[in-house]
Amino acid sequence: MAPAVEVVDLVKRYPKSRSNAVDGLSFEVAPGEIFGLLGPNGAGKTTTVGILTTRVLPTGGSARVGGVDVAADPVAARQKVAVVPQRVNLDRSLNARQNLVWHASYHGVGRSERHRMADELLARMGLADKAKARVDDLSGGQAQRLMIARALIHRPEVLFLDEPSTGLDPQARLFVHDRIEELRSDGVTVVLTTHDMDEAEKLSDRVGVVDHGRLLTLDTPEALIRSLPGSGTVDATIRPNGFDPAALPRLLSDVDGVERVERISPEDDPELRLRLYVGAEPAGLLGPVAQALHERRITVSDLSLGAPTLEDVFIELTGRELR
Ligand SMILES: Nc1ncnc2c1ncn2[C@@H]1O[C@H](COP(=O)(O)OP(=O)(O)OP(=O)(O)O)[C@@H](O)[C@H]1O
Repeated sequence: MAPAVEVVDLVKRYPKSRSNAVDGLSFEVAPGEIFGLLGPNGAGKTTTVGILTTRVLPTGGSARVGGVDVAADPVAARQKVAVVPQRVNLDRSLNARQNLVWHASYHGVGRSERHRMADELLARMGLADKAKARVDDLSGGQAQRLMIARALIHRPEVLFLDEPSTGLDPQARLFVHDRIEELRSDGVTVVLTTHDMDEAEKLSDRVGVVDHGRLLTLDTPEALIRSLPGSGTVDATIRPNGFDPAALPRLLSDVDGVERVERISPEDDPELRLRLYVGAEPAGLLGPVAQALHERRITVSDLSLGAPTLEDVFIELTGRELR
């Protein structure tokens, strides 16, 4: 089966810009897959999604959705995709249900089908009692759910979701996650851009991490986490008591089984939090780590075990520097 999304050597340079926003990006998304597109601010995610949804013209390379080249045949491509943007862009002159029906009609969905689909999607998104509500009277979570319903009404092959749970309360977030997971069984391909690593780890079959318009890595969240040096982590919160903080990573790396040490507290924080990536069973290292610190009269206020997460992978690949 052809990939649902196929990006080959994609390049985008905005006019007057000195560098490429997308710089030779290639990846594929399989039909029915939930794909997480991750990257720091300015990495080129929105530009890539913009190209795939025909809103941005590529400078070079190719991009296909559902087998259709987005630059060569944007009209056909638009029938294949739907976008749920981060900001509410519902039509405020229409009520909730009319927003769905109007969108379906724009995409050529037949009259009875669009009314049937509107009711079905309102129910599925927990909005059956909001059919006649004005857009301005919907909560942020309800508006978000209505935008997902609107995106699905013309039965797109690929759904692009931009930060789907930003600003949602925990219940709404779980609800939206459940609906996204349901799409997998409906065979809808989902491309999810998010800065929420828990969300990406939970929902994505595979994630691609981009930075500076290039793909840094692409794999399942589990494989990426496994690829981190060390199989677990030990977090240590300490007060150096005069011991040179710069010498701490070295001191702790010398403990048998510690593979890498990273400072996770900000530079100006008097309390130091260090994350130790360990190859051995992390629990077995608590004693030796505490001992090494104690011998240098370093106060330990907390020592805890943790498993690495997708966030650790992300930080390892893209660094801690603010963009
Ligand atoms: N319309 C535009 N004109 C000029 N430069 C742009 C335009 N849109 C984006 N850029 C630049 O292209 C680069 C990639 O931006 P893009 O918005 O694609 O990144 P992003 O990964 O989506 O970031 P974020 O996570 O902040 O949404 C950035 O350097 C940005 O400043």
